[in-house]
Amino acid sequence: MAPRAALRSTGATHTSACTPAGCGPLPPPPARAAAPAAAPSRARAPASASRSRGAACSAVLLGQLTASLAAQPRAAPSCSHHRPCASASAAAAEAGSCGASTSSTAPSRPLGRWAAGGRRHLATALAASAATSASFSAPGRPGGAANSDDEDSPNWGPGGSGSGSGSGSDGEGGRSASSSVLLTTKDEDTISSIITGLSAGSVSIIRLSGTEAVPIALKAFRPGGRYRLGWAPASHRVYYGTAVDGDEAVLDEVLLLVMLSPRSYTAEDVVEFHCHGGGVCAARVQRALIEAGARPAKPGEFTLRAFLNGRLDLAQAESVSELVGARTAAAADSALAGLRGGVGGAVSDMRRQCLELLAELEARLDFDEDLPLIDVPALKAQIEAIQAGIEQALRTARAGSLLRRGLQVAIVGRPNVGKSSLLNAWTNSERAIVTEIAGTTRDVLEAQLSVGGVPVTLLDTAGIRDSTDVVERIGVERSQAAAAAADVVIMVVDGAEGWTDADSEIYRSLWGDGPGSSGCRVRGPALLVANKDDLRAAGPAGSGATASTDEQAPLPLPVLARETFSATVRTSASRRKGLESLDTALLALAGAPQLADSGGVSWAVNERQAEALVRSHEALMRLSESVGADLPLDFWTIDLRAALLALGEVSGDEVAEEVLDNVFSRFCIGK
Ligand SMILES: Nc1nc2c(ncn2[C@@H]2O[C@H](COP(=O)(O)OP(=O)(O)OP(=O)(O)O)[C@@H](O)[C@H]2O)c(=O)[nH]1
Ligand SMILES: [Mg+2]
Repeated sequence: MAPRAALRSTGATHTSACTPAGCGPLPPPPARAAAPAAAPSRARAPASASRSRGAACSAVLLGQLTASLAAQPRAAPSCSHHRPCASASAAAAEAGSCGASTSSTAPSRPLGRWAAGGRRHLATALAASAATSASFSAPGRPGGAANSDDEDSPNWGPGGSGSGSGSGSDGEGGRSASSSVLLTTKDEDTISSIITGLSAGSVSIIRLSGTEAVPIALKAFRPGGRYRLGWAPASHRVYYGTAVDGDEAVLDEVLLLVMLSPRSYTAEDVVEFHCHGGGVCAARVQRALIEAGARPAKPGEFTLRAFLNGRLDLAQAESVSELVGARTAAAADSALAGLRGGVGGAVSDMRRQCLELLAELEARLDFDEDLPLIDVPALKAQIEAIQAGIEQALRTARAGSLLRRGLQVAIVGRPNVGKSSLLNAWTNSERAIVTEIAGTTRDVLEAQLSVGGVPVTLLDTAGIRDSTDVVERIGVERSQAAAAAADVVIMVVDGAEGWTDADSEIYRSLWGDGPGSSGCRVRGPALLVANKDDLRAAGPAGSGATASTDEQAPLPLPVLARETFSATVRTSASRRKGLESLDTALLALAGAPQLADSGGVSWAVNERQAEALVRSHEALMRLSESVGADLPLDFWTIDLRAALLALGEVSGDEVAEEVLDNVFSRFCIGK
């Protein structure tokens, strides 16, 4: 397998050629257009005039994107990278992505080989790059073979080097502290981590990855049954035995699973200890492995190695993190589609088209007389087709953001209108206390639910009113703060009584003279819920009138309120009526109406990917303008290379070290 990435200098525009069979280096560009620095100055008047149009178009795209993403500034509730997280569900994903199985018929092979090759070379390059703020590009560059000596020396016996000092100091000269998160690790390190978290469960798994994974594992594993001295584990088989420390004290009964390179998640030799759950056994075995020479893995380091070894592209690696952090089935489906190549596949198709165009243009730079003239209309059509693909990918950004981050929704209103009842009905739970006493809820109370696949955190709040009760007053302040911070505010009124003066008071305390006014504290959009709809047309007690079934009947509202609430939904929390309308209204308000119908999307780009896609769209826009203005071919290739570079950032074929640090440092330890 070709290594994923090799070194390039930040800002360089070398690209790699992607074919259906895989990615390889692009033939060196003709000298005339080899690098932007060698190209003519871009400060020509006609070009700059036309470029402003492109910038304007892209600004619209970017503006739409930013607006939709900015609507949800809340941090994703994925696990902190300082804490191990349970990732049992990710095992299936990993198996899917690496093709690992525990088949007892899997061929074993000499241990310690490096079919992936090039990782050591890469890390050396990484260390060398530290002072120059390097970035990566061009999978498959010749340095990938630098590891071939390993092929002939499967030195994995217990006398192995141990390698795990983990000092991480190599090549750090000149590197800032912030950029030393992951990539300054010593390449020879064999890393180890508990990958199932420390919470209660029947099984805890510890994973080792690296050239010394097997010898280190064998220092801490004693096979049971008929296996005796000189025993060596085969790849993709499971062995029963005991884990021991350096004094041969038994730490746990375990299963050992060996997955030799390249048929493993990281494409390195991987060994897993399956211990008893609960944390204590796993912690003791992990300590024994560290003493035997492993280094504790950093957040995301297993997946980083999978990426560097070409097992996953960067978009797939990000999907792994999203899958582990998914809070709804739709979010998991979306991440899974990304892991199975959704984003990366679409982008590599666009890159392939760009590369074909670039080859055409550069051939003409060198052999102009021998080749037919460029078919400009066909070229423009090709550019537009690539742009259309980018726009389509960008349209998934909003849904992706919703699925990943979810929505925080505050329910506010005066006491006794049924806020807590609504939360209970919507979440199908008895989470909140409900009584007929006004002022029952005193504090902000949270409950989770999935609305059309979007993870929603509902906040029930204390009824807002003037009170002399100190506790209630604090509760009211918290209600207002919750409304101010929420992504969406749902104001509940008594649908039988209609809008009252007390509701106007609450409105003024939250929205002032309306959204955007100086007194407005609410930043998100708002819905109005007219609850107790079952009582609406019942009329005065004893009148004999029956409840209206017209959920659409408008609720008379003051003008300001009409302008503030994007929809009014009639509900009866006690009868669990109107909740589907509430789902639909919330999703429409959040900007993902399609989620209400489909229950999810196949894959979606994240913010980082969307930003790179916008840049590549802008570059293609400039290319169209260069073509339209009949500028020299050199200009065209510069723009095309810029588009390629940005597309390469999505897949990780062209990516700065800082970006990798940023992406992988958000992972959990053990992932
Ligand atoms: N008929 C009818 N009664 C309802 C409905 N929803 C809530 N109630 C009743 O209204 C009363 C107040 O309900 P809560 O859910 O506690 O109201 P709240 O807005 O949370 O009140 P506070 O916590 O005091 O702010 C209870 O007696 C509920 O049973 C409804 O849809 N129809
Ligand atoms: Mg309540």
